[in-house]
Amino acid sequence: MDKIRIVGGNALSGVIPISGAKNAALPLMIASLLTDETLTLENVPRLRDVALLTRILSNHGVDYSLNGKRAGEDHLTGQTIHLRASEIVDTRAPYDLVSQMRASFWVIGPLLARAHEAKVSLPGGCSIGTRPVDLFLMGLEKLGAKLDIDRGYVVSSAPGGLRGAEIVFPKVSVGATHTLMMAATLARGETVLVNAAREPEIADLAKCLIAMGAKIEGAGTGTIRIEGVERLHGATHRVLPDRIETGTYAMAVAMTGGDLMLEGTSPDLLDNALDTLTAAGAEITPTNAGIRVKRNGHGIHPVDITTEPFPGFPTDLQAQFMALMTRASGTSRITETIFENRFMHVAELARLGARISLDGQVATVEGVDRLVGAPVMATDLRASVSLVIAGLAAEGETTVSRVYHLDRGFERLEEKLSRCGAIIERLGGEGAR
Ligand SMILES: CC(=O)N[C@H]1[C@@H](OP(=O)(O)OP(=O)(O)OC[C@H]2O[C@@H](n3ccc(=O)[nH]c3=O)[C@H](O)[C@@H]2O)O[C@H](CO)[C@@H](O)[C@@H]1O
Ligand SMILES: C=C(OP(=O)(O)O)C(=O)O
Repeated sequence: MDKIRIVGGNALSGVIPISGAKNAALPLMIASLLTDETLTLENVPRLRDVALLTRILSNHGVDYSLNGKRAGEDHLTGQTIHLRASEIVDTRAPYDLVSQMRASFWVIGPLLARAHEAKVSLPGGCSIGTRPVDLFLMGLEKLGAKLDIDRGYVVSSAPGGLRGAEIVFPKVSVGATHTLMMAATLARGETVLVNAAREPEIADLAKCLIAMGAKIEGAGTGTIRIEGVERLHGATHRVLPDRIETGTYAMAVAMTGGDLMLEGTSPDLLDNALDTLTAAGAEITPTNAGIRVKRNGHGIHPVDITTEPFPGFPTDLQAQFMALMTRASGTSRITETIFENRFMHVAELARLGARISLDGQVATVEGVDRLVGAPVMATDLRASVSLVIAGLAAEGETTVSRVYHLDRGFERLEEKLSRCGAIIERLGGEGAR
């Protein structure tokens, strides 16, 4: 199994091209199930989750092809994928595939909308929390689907097709918003999603669905209105930049010191997190090319954060921010409100010398003068990258095992960082044991 070896202590300096967003690419690829014409997605990151989703979609009958980069584009990011579901050949999504990636459950919306039936394995719990699907089921029932849970599968049908309805979410859910928005595009009549998620990836999916002929208003706000249409057609869409990757590299340079240009991304995708980083002592300058992040000379200030749905501080940056706070000149409190078990990096950061205490959903981080490299283990996607960030700032060698978690969501991480002065390499085979 691969490991990542880091020798810490170098400041980061240079340009990092930001990839297309994993959390937009996945629902966008799933949207290909809604039409028999070709959906072309540009700037799709090369990630394990994307590869897995192509397998899941081909099971349903989606033919796909990958194009290389256009001349002149940086080879560190993106690919173009053409997806065509001329016919839905299988409406089942089996356990062995859905259990590997939660977002694959979202196929239930488009399958019900287009094929009027779906049998999709429950995604189950995962390391960051229990993650139930009650909001999806409530919404699909409102759209007229009949649902049954049978031996771990959600068995659903809507023989006469879905029909529009008002769906009020008692809690904000990104996945339920994506799924019901997709389902509603082909339902009869109007659907209104109230207390919808406002993440930029929702607006990006809506933009693509509109290009495919859907009638959607309000995506990116708490109320989304969808007027169902008879059919959708093909389109070409470019995946928006990954705000979590952007925030991760911004925190890395805030941690190591130095000067990074995060190319091709935009500050509006992350304003709360950037304000927090500024408060922590980073200098942030939006430019035409992207976002420049610097920290030279002065130390890292402690800042308290609470994770919240967009536009609040994202849970997907909580672990990385905690890594940064381990070196702050004082004590900070980090409150996780989205997932009940998203603190597994705490024990691993402690191996590097971090001082963190946990009380329920609150971590108290007492900044230390130095971290010292050690072997650590990745436990989930964002926890893994928090260990990389800490390793970059630690003295000596850190090895991160179980890096397959990282490959779910960070495109060519070692290449991007080593181009900017980090000593980081992947050890495979013998070296990784
Ligand atoms: C692929 C993708 O885009 N993943 C993101 C998505 O995950 P995901 O869409 O799974 O996260 P949700 O927004 O649905 O989850 C938010 C909260 O709602 C709860 N919930 C959700 C659905 C439901 O039916 N019932 C229920 O109780 C969850 O357990 C969690 O506590 O948004 C999360 C929150 O920003 C991010 O951390 C993930 O990176
Ligand atoms: C939690 C994440 O992804 P997923 O919802 O696919 O588990 C993430 O991207 O940080």
